[in-house]
Amino acid sequence: MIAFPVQGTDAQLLVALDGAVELRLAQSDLVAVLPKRHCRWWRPSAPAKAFQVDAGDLVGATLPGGLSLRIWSCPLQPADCACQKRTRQLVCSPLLRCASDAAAAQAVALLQRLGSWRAQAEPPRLLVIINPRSGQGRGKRIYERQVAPILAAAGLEVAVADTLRRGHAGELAARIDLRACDLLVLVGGDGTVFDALQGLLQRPDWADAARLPLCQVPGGSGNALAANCGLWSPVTAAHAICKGRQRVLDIVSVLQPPGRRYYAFLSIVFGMVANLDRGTEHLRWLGGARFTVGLLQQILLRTAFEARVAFLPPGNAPAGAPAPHAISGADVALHACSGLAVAPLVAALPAEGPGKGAGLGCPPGPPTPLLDALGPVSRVDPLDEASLPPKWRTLGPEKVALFAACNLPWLDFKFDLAPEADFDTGHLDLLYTRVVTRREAFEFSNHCKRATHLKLPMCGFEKVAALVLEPVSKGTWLLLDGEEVAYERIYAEDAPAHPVPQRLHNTHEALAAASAGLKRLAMDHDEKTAAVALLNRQYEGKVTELEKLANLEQSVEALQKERAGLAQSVQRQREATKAENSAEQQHLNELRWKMDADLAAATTEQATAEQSVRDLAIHDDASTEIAAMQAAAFAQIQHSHLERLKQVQAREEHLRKESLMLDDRSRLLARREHLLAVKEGHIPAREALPVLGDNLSAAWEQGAEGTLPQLQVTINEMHDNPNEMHDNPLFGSVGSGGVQVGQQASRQGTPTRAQGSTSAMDFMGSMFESALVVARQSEVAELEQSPAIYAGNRS
Ligand SMILES: Nc1ncnc2c1ncn2[C@@H]1O[C@H](COP(=O)(O)OP(=O)(O)OP(=O)(O)O)[C@@H](O)[C@H]1O
Repeated sequence: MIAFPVQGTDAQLLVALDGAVELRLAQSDLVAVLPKRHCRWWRPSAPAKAFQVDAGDLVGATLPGGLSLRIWSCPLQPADCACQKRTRQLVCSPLLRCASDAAAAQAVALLQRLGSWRAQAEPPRLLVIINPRSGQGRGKRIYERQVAPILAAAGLEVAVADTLRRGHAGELAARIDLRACDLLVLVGGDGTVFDALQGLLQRPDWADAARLPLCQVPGGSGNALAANCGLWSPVTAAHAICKGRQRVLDIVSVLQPPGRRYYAFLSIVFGMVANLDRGTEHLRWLGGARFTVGLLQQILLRTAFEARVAFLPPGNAPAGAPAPHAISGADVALHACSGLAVAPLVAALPAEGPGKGAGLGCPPGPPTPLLDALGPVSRVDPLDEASLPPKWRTLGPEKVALFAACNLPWLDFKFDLAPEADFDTGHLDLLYTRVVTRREAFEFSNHCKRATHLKLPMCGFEKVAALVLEPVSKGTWLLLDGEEVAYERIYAEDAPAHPVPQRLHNTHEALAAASAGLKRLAMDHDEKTAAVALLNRQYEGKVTELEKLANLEQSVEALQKERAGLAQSVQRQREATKAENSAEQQHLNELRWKMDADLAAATTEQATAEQSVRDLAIHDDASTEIAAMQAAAFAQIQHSHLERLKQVQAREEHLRKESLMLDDRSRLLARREHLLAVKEGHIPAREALPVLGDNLSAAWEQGAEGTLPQLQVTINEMHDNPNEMHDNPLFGSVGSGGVQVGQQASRQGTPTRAQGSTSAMDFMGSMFESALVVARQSEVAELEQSPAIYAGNRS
């Protein structure tokens, strides 16, 4: 990609080698990108408003004011149906604001170069001839409104001339400076083209003039050349002019001896077709519709016309005649697919020697070898094959309704009369019909719309390289390209076209070639750069390898040393391992021997154990008897043990009882000792009271009435210390005992001190004394009854 920085701004234009263009217009909010296939620009602030233009539609750019740039394109209009002829419409972009004048100029130049056929540095120069009388007289307005803006946007250099009279276009063409004109544009009908063609090919330098490309902008009634080029509208034609695509076109040399010579690009018609064209001149205001009216008129009239016709089929050209130029596949594809970007190139045979045709007494011009072969005019009779050279044929005196020898298929935008004709076939398509009924005529007309009329039986069809036509009937015209010529015999020969001249090569092809060259250069450069880079890499790789080799050598030495050390180490290890192995082997042998001995011992032991097992099995019955005996002994022992246990338990019971008896005796002994202590006065009366209290009841129960007086003594002593009596908590029980003693004494009439006492205390004291006495006596009696025990305790 080549970048063209724009001065003073950050805008830049980028042109890719393959024709892609990226246009960045900085400082504005617009960016335009033109890749190879299409041009696109948008506003980042409003991305929804995006525009896109196909590179094939782009025609150029203009600077309407200041730094504002406008891009022009001619996109194809969508077709409502497949049969609709698609035209182009002029579309311009929004204003794109450039950062500077330089950026604007550069952008415009870039876009114009991309959009038009401006392969060369200098802009193409155009001569535009406008016929103001063509069609409905709108040629001038068509050019100014629809064509001029596009040519201006494409940056083409244009010179404009209007025709002033009939044949004026030819006069202008005859004066064209071929070195100052790159393209002849004819705004008008086929008559204008015919006029210009005559002017070009009647020039002395007709050979150079024949190489001047021309383009018809449809401004007339029929516009057959534009129709055959697919230029269905003035804008479409203007777009084709900008793109500059060309095709070569056969030119028919038409001789009318003596002295007249014409050049036709379209057709030679006679009869019905001539009448519907020429006979509707008064309907010119209808435009192309006048031909429809004329056709209806001719069908209704059913006029028959007589003519004498001789022709030479193609392929029978004499030796030495140039072969027809073959149609290239690209051209066919272009014509068939787009059909909209074709501008014809008028080419003729090269100017070798003086122009032929002189033999027929006509002005010099492109050679006509087939006609020259006819010989003197006086000898030729179109109805007499004998007067004609070999291979010439005649059509006979048959009357025909339609007669047309067509060099191109379309006679106007609607009438495809010769569907098999083409630009550079080197022959004419001759069609003729016998006189038909009106119904057949309508049928023929309908078939013509579908281009299937050639199959109709009424239609005769021949391909002719040369033709002699001698009109016989009156009431019709002889027309060349719709222009009337003298109603006389004509000699016509299709002059095969030559390839496109080198100086007028197609711009796109030139661009493509240049791009391809640049690409090749870039590729070469890239390849060389890649090769250098590869060499550098290889060199670096070699250096690296050398360094690696050096390192490897050092490594090898170190490795060898290490290897030697390792070998010694391995040897030592091997010897050590060998010694270890022998020791280990010795150890293993010992182990094995030991294991063998152990095994033998284990075997012996096992045999012994087996023998023991066998012995044990033998003594098993004796063991059972022993166990029974042991069980019996155990039962006996258990029985004796139980007996012993019973004895022990009885002894324990006896001992427990003895212990209880000892406890009782101890208690009795303690009580006796206490009583003795009390009696002997070692213990105060009040400390003896608890014991006395316990004994009072027992004494009373024994009924020892004799002790009452002694008890009375004690109570009297206690009476002397009444405070102690009242403080003693056992006084109550003593008292109750005393009460019972007193009550019993009272009942028995025993005189007690209590009888004389008036207080209860006195009475109870008396009772207590009595009880104490009784208890003492009881004790004494007890002592006397068990002298052994007391004696034992005392001892
Ligand atoms: N200024 C003019 N005044 C009168 N006639 C002119 C003038 N310029 C050209 N002519 C003639 O006008 C005739 C008609 O022109 P042209 O053929 O271009 O238009 P057309 O007949 O409407 O279209 P078509 O031939 O395609 O049907 C031509 O014969 C031409 O010579």
